[in-house]
Amino acid sequence: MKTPNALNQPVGILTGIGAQTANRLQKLGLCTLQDLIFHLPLRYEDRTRVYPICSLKPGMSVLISGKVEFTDILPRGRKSLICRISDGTGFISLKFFHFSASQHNALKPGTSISCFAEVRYGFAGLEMVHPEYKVIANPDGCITETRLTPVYPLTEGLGQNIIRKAVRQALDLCRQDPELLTDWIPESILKQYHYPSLADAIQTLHAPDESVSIEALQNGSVPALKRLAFEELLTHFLILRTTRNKTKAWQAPSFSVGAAGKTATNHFIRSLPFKLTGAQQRVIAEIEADCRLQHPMMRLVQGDVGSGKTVVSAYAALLALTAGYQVAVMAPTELLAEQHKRNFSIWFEGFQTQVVYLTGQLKGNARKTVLQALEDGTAGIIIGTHALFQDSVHFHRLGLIIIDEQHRFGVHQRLALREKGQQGNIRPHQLVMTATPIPRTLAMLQYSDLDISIIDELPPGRKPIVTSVIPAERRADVIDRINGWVGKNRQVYWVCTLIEESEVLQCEAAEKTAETLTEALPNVRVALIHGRMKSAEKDAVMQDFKNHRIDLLVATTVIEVGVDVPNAGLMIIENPERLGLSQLHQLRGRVGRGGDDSYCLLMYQAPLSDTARHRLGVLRDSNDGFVIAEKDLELRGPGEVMGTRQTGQMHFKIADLARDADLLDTVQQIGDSFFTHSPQAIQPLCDRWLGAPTEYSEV
Ligand SMILES: Nc1ncnc2c1ncn2[C@@H]1O[C@H](COP(=O)(O)OP(=O)(O)OP(=O)(O)O)[C@@H](O)[C@H]1O
Repeated sequence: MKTPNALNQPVGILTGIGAQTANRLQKLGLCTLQDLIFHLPLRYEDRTRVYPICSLKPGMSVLISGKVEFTDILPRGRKSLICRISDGTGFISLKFFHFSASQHNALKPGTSISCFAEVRYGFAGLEMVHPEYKVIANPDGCITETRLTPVYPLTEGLGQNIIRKAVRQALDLCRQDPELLTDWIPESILKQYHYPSLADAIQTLHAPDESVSIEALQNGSVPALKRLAFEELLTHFLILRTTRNKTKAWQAPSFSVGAAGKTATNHFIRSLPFKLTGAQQRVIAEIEADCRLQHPMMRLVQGDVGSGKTVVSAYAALLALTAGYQVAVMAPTELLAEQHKRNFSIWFEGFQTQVVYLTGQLKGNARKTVLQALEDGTAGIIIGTHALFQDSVHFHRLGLIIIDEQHRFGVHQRLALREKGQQGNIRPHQLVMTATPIPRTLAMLQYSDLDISIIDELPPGRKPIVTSVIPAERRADVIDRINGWVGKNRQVYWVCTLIEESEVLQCEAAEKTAETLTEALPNVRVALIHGRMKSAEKDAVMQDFKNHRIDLLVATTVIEVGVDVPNAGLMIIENPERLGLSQLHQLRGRVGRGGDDSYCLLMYQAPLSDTARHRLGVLRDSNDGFVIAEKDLELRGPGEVMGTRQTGQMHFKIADLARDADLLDTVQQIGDSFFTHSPQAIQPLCDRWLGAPTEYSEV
């Protein structure tokens, strides 16, 4: 069986794995011996010692041994076999809901048994329900294990013993031939970080010896686990960096601004109703420098809410247009796409180009016209949602792709998009805009294929949003406050976040709230916007709100990203305790967009847990998206920071970004040096962690 690729052999070659078991293993993604080796235990059971019954507490999973004192069948309700055992220090009941006559016989008084199960509180004190048990010669004859017992993730029809046996065989193979598990992490690094070798790490995690505590294994602090998480994160970093490096070898149109272009960009800047901030100018210069080169720009612009990213992206679009290329602007929601369409149409009014709009909703002739204008080049800018991905969309000369709110699209879509608009060897530039500040360490991993620009300055005159945390019992006061606010000619958002998981229920809740608010506020013009409305309806409502024909807009979280109405200065968010901090910060960023005072009321449903109170306090005390994102990472983990609804997020086999965030700095440092010192390791690492061949390796 020994070949250099022995670990790539199918699991079916192992003793005890027939076709049916192999199929079941496949359901868990376990096709080869290598898959088995990297299929780590979910948790561990301690059968290495026998616990005295007097030391047991509910929740412990332990091994005990003792003598049966009595056995009985309880006839009440569902029949159950109850058996009380004692070890001289105390007693505990064993409960079986399904049992056979022979089982009843075997557990007769005086019999010595050992059993393993979780301890819980029952009707008559501590009990074990359906424990694993063995009849033994005497209470001292209980055989303990020498190592902690691994418990693996399973699927239907697959028992722990089968998988344990299969893993053991694969491990034996590795022990016999240590070269099978090539360690791609250089020894100097293992030494520096006190990491075990790959083979040792794998052995420790499947079969921990007595030097490893069950606690360290469960909380992930054991060096063996850290080492594997490190290798996995490093691989993701390397693959994205490889993609970036490859991009640098591709060709892209150069948008060098000639004399005519300079006139156009000057005209664009002069016609804006404001002066660009220093940060905007700096980022624009970075984009301009990228686009002058002849390989594709891959740049991420991160900026806090309201920092003015849209105009920066419009400037980039102008560079493409003046060089004779088309621009695609992709937004995550129709609402945002519509808003961009309005802004771009205004900004590019005098520029002799057509700005068109494409979403999934656009059908029939209207759609045909848009597609035609794109194909023949009459349309210079197309704005839309995912619909821009479709095969039916053909560009005349696509030179730049702008993606707004990147995290909603995910890494895979980002890579796929790079193929779009490819003409021969020439590929378009890509500019990615995100308003979700991501802690530096996470950004480095998630976006290591991109160069990053940060707009770290708000337009002048912005005042911090005053945020208060108040209980829902003060609803009447809040409604009063709306009256006063509207009396001052300002506008208000009321955001219903009640049922995040269900869009239908969320919309219903918003409808109800709109009804009650309309009744309670007869002099206020109330309107409703939610995700299930038709695009034209939403557009009309947003236009009315923007033009101040509506005073109070009741909304679901659909307004979370991008919506820009500077006169709206008061926002009420219902049930803020249900959302992540970064999402709340995004929502709150809909106010405070002009120079006037603005307020956000976080109206929670009491009682509030300590953590929830702490989280809302963070939001009350800070207006800085980067600070909030760091806290969110600390308190809720990276999924929340980057948005739970994101698609195509990085999935890890072993690493956990919250638990292993401390590794990320090292991953970046070492990752960068890998390209010079260990380039031969990159492909095998990708094969190991991402499966071979990877989609990345072909990019
Ligand atoms: N330099 C500036 N001076 C004054 N106002 C500006 C400036 N830049 C942009 N604005 C205005 O600030 C508001 C916010 O800009 P924009 O919508 O581009 O922000 P954003 O960064 O995309 O925010 P969000 O991520 O919250 O959507 C807009 O009304 C825009 O016209």
